[in-house]
Parts: sequence; C-alpha cells; structure tokens
Amino acid sequence: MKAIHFGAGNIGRGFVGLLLHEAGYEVVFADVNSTLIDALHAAPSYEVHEKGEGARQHTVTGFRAINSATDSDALIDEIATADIVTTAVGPNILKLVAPLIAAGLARRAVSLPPLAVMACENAINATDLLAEHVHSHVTGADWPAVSARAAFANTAVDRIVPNQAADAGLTVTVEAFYEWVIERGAFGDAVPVIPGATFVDNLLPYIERKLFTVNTGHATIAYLGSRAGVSTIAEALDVPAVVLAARAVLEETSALLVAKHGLDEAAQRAYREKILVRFSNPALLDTVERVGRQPLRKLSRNERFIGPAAELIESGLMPEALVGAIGAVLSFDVASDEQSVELQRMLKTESAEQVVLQVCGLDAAHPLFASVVREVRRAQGL
Ligand SMILES: NC(=O)c1ccc[n+]([C@@H]2O[C@H](COP(=O)([O-])OP(=O)(O)OC[C@H]3O[C@@H](n4cnc5c(N)ncnc54)[C@H](O)[C@@H]3O)[C@@H](O)[C@H]2O)c1
Ligand SMILES: O=P(O)(O)OC[C@@H](O)[C@@H](O)[C@H](O)[C@H](O)CO
Repeated sequence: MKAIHFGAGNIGRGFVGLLLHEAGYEVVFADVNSTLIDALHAAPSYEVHEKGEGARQHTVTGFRAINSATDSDALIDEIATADIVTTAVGPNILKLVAPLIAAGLARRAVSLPPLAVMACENAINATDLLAEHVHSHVTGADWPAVSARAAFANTAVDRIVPNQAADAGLTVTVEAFYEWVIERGAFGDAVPVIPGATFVDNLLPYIERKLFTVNTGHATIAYLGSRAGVSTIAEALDVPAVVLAARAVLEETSALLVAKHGLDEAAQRAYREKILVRFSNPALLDTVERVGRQPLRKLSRNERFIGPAAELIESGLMPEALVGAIGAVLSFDVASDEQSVELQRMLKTESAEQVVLQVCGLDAAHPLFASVVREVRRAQGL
C-alpha cells in the first residue's frame, strides 16, 4: 500500500505521515523544500517524540521523498499508482498541488480502485476546495472519467506540532494527543484502513468543534499574547487577561456549537478545559508567531473568528469576546509574515469598511459588520 503525502513539515512528518506509516503504508513525501527532501532521501528513518500524558516515541521508516517542484513527472507517476493522497501544506497551497493530482488521476489505470484524497488542513471542507482545484485542471468532458478514479473525503486533524528547533534535523516533537476524523461517505464500501483515524458520516460537527474551539482559542491566546508583548504561548497563558479573554471567547463558540450541533454542554466544557491544558504543555515551545501566522486567512469569512461570530449574531447573540479578539488580530505586526505585513498595509491605506469587506467578507448589510468596522477603526487610531 502506498500513500503520497504533500507537505513534509510539522504536521506532515509528526502526524499524517506517522499515522499512515503505522497503518502499513509506504509513505512518499512530496515537498518543495529541497533541503528537507534531501534530508529525507538520506535518512533511513526519523523520530517522532510525543510530549505530555501518555507520551510515546515513534520511529518512522520505509518512506521515500520527491521534490514536487523539480521532479513532478516522477511524482505524477507515483500518484497514478498510489492508494492514498494526503496534504498538509496550508489551505492556500492546495491550488498548487492540485495540477499534480489531476495529472496523476489522468494517468491512473481504470482498473485500480479510486484514489483516496484527503486534505489535512485547518479549514472547513478543505478537501472539497482541493477537489475544485483539481477539477479546474481537467477539461469538462474528461471530468466524469477522471473524478471516478478518486474518492475525495474531508477531514479534521488535531495535534499541536510547534515549529522545531533548528538543530532537530528530521525529528519532530509533538503533543501526545491527536485526533484525525475523516468523512466515510466518499469511500462507499472501501473505507481505507487507518487505525489512528476515526471515520464518521457527518464531519461538520467535528471540524467546526475543532476549528472553533481549538483553533479559535489558540489564535485568541496568540494574538492577545502578541499584543501583550510576549513571544510564546506559554508566556501568553501567564497573562491573566489573556486567559480570561480566551475563556470568554470559548464560551461564545461553545454556545454556538452546542446549539448548532446538539453537542452535550458538559462534554463541550470538558473539551475546552482540556485544550487549555494542551496549550500549556510545558514541553511544547510554541510561539505566538506560529499560532498567529497568516492573519488574513484567519480573519476570512468562514474561519475561526468571523465564522462563529457571524453565526452567533445572526442568531441574536452578540459575540463580544470574539469581536474583542478580532481587535487583537488587527494589531499582529510581524515582519516575516507576509499576510501580517499586508494587513498592516491595508489598515494604513484603506477605509475600515473596505478592510472588513475585503478581509472578512462581510458587507454593510451583515449584523456583524458595524462591530468589526469599529475594531478596525480603533486599530487605525480613529
Ligand atoms: N502544526 C500544527 O499544529 C497543525 C495541526 C493541525 C493542522 N495543521 C495544518 O496542517 C497544515 C500544515 O501545517 P504545518 O504546521 O505542518 O506547516 P509547515 O510549514 O510545518 O509544513 C508545511 C509544508 O508544506 C510544504 N509546502 C509548501 N508549499 C508546497 C507545495 N507547493 N508542494 C508541496 N509542499 C509544499 C512546506 O515546504 C512545508 O514543509 C496547515 O494547513 C495547518 O493548519 C497544523
Ligand atoms: O495551523 P494554523 O495556522 O491554521 O493554526 C495555528 C495553530 O492553531 C494550529 O496549527 C494548531 O496547533 C493545530 O490546529 C492543533 O491541532
């Protein structure tokens, strides 16, 4: 059995690649980072070090690596004969891996079972987005035949994998906790065997619970921590006002999740308490810059702040804590983060109304519009 995994970074090596290896797949990592690909080529194995309750150590072996920028033809051949393709490259990169998947499907023998394609990104329905990009690389008349050679399944992935120390080599330090939830429906009777994953009929409650609890909470701590002048998540959790604000945000998103998906209120309370413990794992040296990375993505319409805040206000509840956290996102000013630089440029040159429309996808008719405009004006010093 063979799995192609795009993105041999933190979650790629420390989670998806590991679970696929443990499920018995030969993993072929595809990445554009030539240093990383060369290191994977040269290494017979790499280590995954878990930290926290129940931690175990793992050695991943039997993998290969292909540079997807310079060796695309070989990679397309690998995709054509694989069982699984996964990605952990970031939602904005899916459009760049799509043509390779489209070409692999075009080359795939019709006698083979459908290729399981799963985007493992922090975004709602990331695999649907990937499938749309793949579709855009196939002519209309060919799409029915090409798409029949793939089973596209959305997923939710949860494991905190911080950026690794410069001298860590291929070793990845991760938290012990993990959860990989995958839509079952796309596979019919041929559900892939991945013992570390959970297959469900309806992914939406899982991905929204994950994105609007783990990631909304994490991002709130990162942006408020950054505004308070600290550089790590652990330091941010030592600032009482940051923790209070994160708890308030999580109460708001929990109210939405409980009402929308019928989650058990006590179970959701326990889930959010557990994530606060996960964030404070002393062995994870995680930074506010990593957790706050790409603020334009995080402020977009269906993401961790605007998504739940919009739904709450549409149902008549004012998401005050979420709006306050959105204000903190606007002060994220990190020279090495392109989206942070662009956000700060927009705040200096565009009207608050334009920023809210372009970045958050909210127009003046939306009940959340005025509150977010107020936060933008405040960030602009108006
Ligand atoms: N790190 C975490 O804690 C975590 C947890 C859950 C989900 N995720 C999600 O996983 C995804 C990856 O995050 P990460 O933390 O592993 O990031 P990362 O930066 O460590 O890894 C991303 C990898 O993708 C590679 N890449 C970039 N462009 C590429 C391309 N065109 N083709 C192939 N590879 C390419 C990069 O070189 C890098 O090695 C994101 O969507 C993130 O939200 C991360
Ligand atoms: O990966 P992002 O940029 O969407 O979000 C940053 C972190 O919140 C995220 O990587 C978490 O560590 C992860 O989602 C935990 O499962």
